[in-house]
Amino acid sequence: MAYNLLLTLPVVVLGSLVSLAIYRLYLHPLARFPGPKLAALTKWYEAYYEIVLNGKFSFHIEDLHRKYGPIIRITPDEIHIQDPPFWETLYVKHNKSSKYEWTAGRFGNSGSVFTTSDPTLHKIRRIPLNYMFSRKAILGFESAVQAKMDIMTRGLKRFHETGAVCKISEAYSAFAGDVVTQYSFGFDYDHLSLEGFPDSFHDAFMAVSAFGHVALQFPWMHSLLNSLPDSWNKAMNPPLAKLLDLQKDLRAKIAGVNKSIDQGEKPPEHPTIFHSLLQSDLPPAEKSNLRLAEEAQLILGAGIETTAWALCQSTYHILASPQIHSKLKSELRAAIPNPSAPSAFAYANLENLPYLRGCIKEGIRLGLSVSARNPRVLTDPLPWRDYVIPPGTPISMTIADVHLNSDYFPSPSTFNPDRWLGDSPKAPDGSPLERYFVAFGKGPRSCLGINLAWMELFVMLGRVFRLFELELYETDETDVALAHDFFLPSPKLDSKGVRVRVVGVES
Ligand code: HEM
Repeated sequence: MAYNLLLTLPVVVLGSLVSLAIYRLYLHPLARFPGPKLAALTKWYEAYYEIVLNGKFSFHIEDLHRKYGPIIRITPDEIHIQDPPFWETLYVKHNKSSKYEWTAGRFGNSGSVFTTSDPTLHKIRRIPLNYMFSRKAILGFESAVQAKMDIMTRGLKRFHETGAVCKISEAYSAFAGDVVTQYSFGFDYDHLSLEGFPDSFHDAFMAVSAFGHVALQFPWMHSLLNSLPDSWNKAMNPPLAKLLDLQKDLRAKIAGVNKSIDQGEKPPEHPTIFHSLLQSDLPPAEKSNLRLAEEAQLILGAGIETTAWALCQSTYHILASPQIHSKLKSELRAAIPNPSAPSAFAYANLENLPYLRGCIKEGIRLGLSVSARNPRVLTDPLPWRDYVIPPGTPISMTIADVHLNSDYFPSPSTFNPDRWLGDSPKAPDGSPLERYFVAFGKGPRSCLGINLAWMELFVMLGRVFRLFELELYETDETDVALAHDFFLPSPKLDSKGVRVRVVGVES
């Protein structure tokens, strides 16, 4: 009996694998879509590029498009399209699409708005956050952002006095982290005040981001890690220590807000996201401590490195081009003749400066914001040229394919703020260039924090480039060029960040 089983089992397993292979290659609804056979056969194809080669599948997808054309099957059940004008169709016109459920476990916070697959549930979860991140609400927070900028200014002045090298990329992460934690939770870790900008959430979020490739292929990973004592996780992955401490602080904050609401206390003038969520019409299950903590972690993860990376891009490219640097300086000096005047660096003064805006947009464009593809699943068939993509298929596009396409952004790798000048800059196809600026996504799932991000970018770059003379220090293009797609873009792994010397302070 046991002997029979031993013989039968391998035959059954082999038979199932062969049947699955035949199904995926010849009978699957995506069988006629172009692409490599190995990608159609197994998800291990993707896993090899992401896990073994460390975040290289996006690069490989580009190679596949060059070989097979603009529509390809990249996994047994996913289609990837390279066609910038189609961005609006996929993300805006089909605005009731779902997110690909499989991607929800990437960061271990599947209850957040970003990872919610179902569009109805997403809407329910997002409504209570929308007002808090509206332009009006963000403008009301400007004084707190400016107070952080005062700290940044003092820090850079100290670098000028000492002549030491400043890792400004770390300062940007500290700034973005302090701002978004203060705004969302009513406290922050004041990383920016630490002498020499030594610390931020940068390493922690990049570690979570890189780990996402493993978690996608092995969805039980996060549950396993969560079941281990914190001390083990800290020992296995030291950058995560900060996140574990943050989670503890967030749980305490949620408990405190819950208690204050139960006791009928008046909410603070600036509510936290926990006040917004707990006092909303969300059903009780949506207000659980776990879901609130997952939402909180998402907001930090989404708000820190995206903003810091865009700041790094602009800073590097401005400093690498004497012509752009001097044009920006001239605009800032003309607009702010007296930088010591009260409100000299008010957001309202900075956000209408066209050249500064161009520098910021080019930084965001070249930074690619999210380097991973962004899949959607439709309930109806989706026509694309001669193809009809069956309902239920995850269909993805990638920001890099739009931002780095020379048909829409001529000389796409060049940092060229001039391309954004004029009343309504146009792409070569005659459409507004804005149509192809997809850094914040488009449609109902687009970036919640866009208003906060704009404010941070303008007040940081406006003040830094008006007040300080900076020079790059042992930093080149490879420190800001995409080398690994960890969902968040990463430069080469041995990059020391964007470093500068503060060679002058203007008044
Ligand atoms: C330059 C800075 C930023 C860039 C380029 C950026 C970009 C993006 C992108 C591409 C998405 C995904 C859109 C999609 O799935 O279609 C997104 C979503 C999101 N972003 Fe941002 N972001 C930035 C800053 C921020 C900030 C400061 C916050 C802070 C609150 C934030 C919070 C979020 C949230 C919560 C989502 C998920 C929205 C949802 O799924 O409903 N982002 N962002």
